[in-house]
Amino acid sequence: MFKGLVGLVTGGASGLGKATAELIIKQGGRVVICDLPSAPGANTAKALGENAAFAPVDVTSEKDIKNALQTTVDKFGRLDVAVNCAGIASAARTYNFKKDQPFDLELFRTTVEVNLVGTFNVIRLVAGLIGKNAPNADGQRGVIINTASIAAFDGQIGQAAYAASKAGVVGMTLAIARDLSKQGIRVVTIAPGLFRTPMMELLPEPAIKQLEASVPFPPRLGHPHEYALLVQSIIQNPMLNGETIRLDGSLRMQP
Ligand SMILES: C[C@H](O)CC(=O)SCCNC(=O)CCNC(=O)[C@H](O)C(C)(C)COP(=O)(O)OP(=O)(O)OC[C@H]1O[C@@H](n2cnc3c(N)ncnc32)[C@H](O)[C@@H]1OP(=O)(O)O
Ligand SMILES: NC(=O)c1ccc[n+]([C@@H]2O[C@H](COP(=O)([O-])OP(=O)(O)OC[C@H]3O[C@@H](n4cnc5c(N)ncnc54)[C@H](O)[C@@H]3O)[C@@H](O)[C@H]2O)c1
Repeated sequence: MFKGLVGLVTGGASGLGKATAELIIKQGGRVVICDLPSAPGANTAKALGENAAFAPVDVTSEKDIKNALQTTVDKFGRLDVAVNCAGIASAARTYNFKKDQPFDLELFRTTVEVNLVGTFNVIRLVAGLIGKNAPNADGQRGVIINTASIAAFDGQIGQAAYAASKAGVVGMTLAIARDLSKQGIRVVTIAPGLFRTPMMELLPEPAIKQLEASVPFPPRLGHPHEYALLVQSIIQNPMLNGETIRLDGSLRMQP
């Protein structure tokens, strides 16, 4: 299905990004895993074999992303699909009256910097390489897929920064799709609900159980592979563009 396709996945050393990289390889594609130098990206790529490569990056760094694109060209000669999975969660009340403490502004800045600015940094740079492809019969040169969260719409207590960062990803999706449409690059965002990944496991177990029970159907956390299946569908369907797709078992999070 993806024979000849080259993908780049940020946050590809863990969770949803790792599942996406695994699917691209399984479907015959090649992939560059971009993740922090401290993440097990090299081992992940090694385990996926010669069609996978690792590029250590911080998604907020222009230099790192340009280096990762050079690695992509050196190893695989082109780029067709970029998937932005890199992200961090943060949890704190806007004002903690128990501790008489306002939300830490640096935490707010970092959350937005990684999740929103980092995602945009990757988009604005990968678009240049994807745009060099010859167009297919439909005029398409490639696809960019971003990861928001249902927190963009149903932000819980403590998610002001995280919800803002993900709402920003949702908000910029259509504008970027319009910017890149003439070059035949589609831009789609996925807003996942609850998936069993290391990020989710940061929550206290009572919170995870509460959230899991709140999913109407299926009443469980999603498997990262199920996120990757939506990435596959987006790549395959040329009519998907400029939209955010919730993937959440019809969960609408409570406060
Ligand atoms: C990640 C993906 O994008 C998808 C999602 O968005 S999944 C949704 C993830 N939700 C969150 O991250 C919520 C973040 N919010 C929080 O963690 C907490 O509200 C907070 C830490 C900001 C503040 O919690 P607060 O009640 O003020 O203080 P805290 O003392 O830590 O918690 C009180 C109690 O609630 C529990 N608790 C903490 N966070 C909880 C949560 N999110 N849900 C339910 N219970 C929670 C604590 O275990 C503690 O229980 P205890 O009294 O029995 O020890
Ligand atoms: N797990 C869920 O339930 C869930 C739900 C909604 C949205 N999301 C979003 O999905 C994406 C993937 O989350 P996950 O659950 O797989 O989490 P995860 O923690 O397993 O993976 C996130 C990856 O991003 C990497 N990363 C973090 N900051 C980075 C940076 N500055 N530069 C490069 N890489 C960086 C981490 O090293 C990690 O490998 C995130 O954007 C997250 O907000 C997750």
